[in-house]
Amino acid sequence: AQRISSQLGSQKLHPWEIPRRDWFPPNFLFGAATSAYQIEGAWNEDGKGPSTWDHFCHNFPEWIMDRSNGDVAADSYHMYAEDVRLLKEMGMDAYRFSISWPRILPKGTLDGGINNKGIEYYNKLIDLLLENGIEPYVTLFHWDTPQALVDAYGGFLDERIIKDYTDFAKVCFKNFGKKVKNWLTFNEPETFCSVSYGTGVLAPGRCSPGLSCACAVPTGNSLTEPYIVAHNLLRAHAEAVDLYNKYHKGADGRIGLALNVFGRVPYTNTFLDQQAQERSMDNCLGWFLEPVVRGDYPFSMRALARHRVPHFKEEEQEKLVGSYDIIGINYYTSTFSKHIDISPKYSPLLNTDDAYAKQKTKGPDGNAIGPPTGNAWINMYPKGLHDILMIMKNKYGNPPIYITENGMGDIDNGDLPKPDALNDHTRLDFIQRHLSVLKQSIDLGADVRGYFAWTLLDNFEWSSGYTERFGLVYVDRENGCERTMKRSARWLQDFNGAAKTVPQNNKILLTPA
Ligand SMILES: OC[C@@H]1[C@@H](O)[C@H](O)[C@@H](O)c2nnnn21
Repeated sequence: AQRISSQLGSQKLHPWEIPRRDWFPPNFLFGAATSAYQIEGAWNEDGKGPSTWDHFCHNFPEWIMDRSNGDVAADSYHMYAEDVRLLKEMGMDAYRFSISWPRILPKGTLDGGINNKGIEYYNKLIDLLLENGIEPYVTLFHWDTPQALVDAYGGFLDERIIKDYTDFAKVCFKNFGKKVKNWLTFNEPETFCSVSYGTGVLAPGRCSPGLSCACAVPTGNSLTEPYIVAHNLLRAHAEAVDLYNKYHKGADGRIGLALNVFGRVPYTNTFLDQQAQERSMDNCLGWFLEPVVRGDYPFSMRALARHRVPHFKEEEQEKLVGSYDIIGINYYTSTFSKHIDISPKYSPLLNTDDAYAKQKTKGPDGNAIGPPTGNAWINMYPKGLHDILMIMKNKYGNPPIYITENGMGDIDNGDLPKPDALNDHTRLDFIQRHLSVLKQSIDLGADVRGYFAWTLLDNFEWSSGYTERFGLVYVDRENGCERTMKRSARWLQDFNGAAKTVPQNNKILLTPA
């Protein structure tokens, strides 16, 4: 793969390469994203029930890098007004956040009772956003399943979750649907299925017994449970969208889901690695996008995982097809995909192994696909975003897209001085290069309508705890979660404050340094 040197990130962009607000249409949305468990804290306050993440962190602290948890997180449950003020100060048009299911339904079910304090919290947040001219984009599920449903019937492993999720969605649509016009049913279903039930790194932390990587709850099955959970999740998505479209959408409501997409590049330009790249895209993006576009899983997935991939009923397929007005794309990085032959010598252990492709950060020349950025799995490769957007345009009908996450994490094992953290030049370079590629992709016809940086605030980074800072805003958890805008936030403030004249259709290309 041709990697132009300027993507190596070592070169800061030339002045004429730095994105300007007028590269994008006046109505293009710039925002920041967060999720409930990662920022709210108040884990058991005002009637909130425990989520699987409360349970996971409290019972398996050894599976979190710094043995931390989201009990306090960034304390946004109490400091949300500060968060809105910061969004306003940055000139953000929109804010993507998620609703904690067990804060609304502490027992997970409708007949378990609605927690009105939870409803009150989100109404206060939404009202304050709207008062400040900031559009709420709400994710219904960002991985924090009510623990009560896991205790009762295994959560997403059981199809009873479909009704309970749809009931939760109904409560949210009824209470917030007149003010919230943009909904995402699920955040990153692929990550949730593969990493919570495959490798078991995320709550509830299930995997097959005896896996070399091990996990907190080795009583699962990394080859079958991810597909079972995916099937229940997709049917829950379809039911919630059907409900929304029938009773809550009105004239201007929109709903969709946010998909994590790794860019995939053939390891070598041989046909075997090109096929490996396509199988890898099916295994990650196609797994959830094809069901909502055409009503079934990718052919390659069925061909390779066969009996482990469940079948939809016809009436389920009818609800699934076209069950989105918008698609969220969460893009961070790409890998090289290297072919693996089907042979007695190789047997998949994880659902992701069903792609028969090895995902590699380094190419055959030994060079990484892009420069490291800080945390382990993000090498900067902006071209991967372009490639994905062209696939969305040319293969999946060019749906309205929002980049619902894009960003990188600074490592902080308690040894990152605050001034260094505030001078987040790597994040600034990362964001600028991805905005530049976004501009190129839009000029080539991709229907992208907004960009949300991940993330507004330094927060609880799942199994990495607080050892990775992804925020535009620094959070000092040793000092009352005091918020301080970093360099990247200041740049976005200037960027957003600039004139929004009609964009020129010029090609802004990253010239090799
Ligand atoms: O790891 C950084 C972020 C997480 O903090 C988000 O919760 C998750 O949606 C995600 N997907 N890819 N990268 N991310």
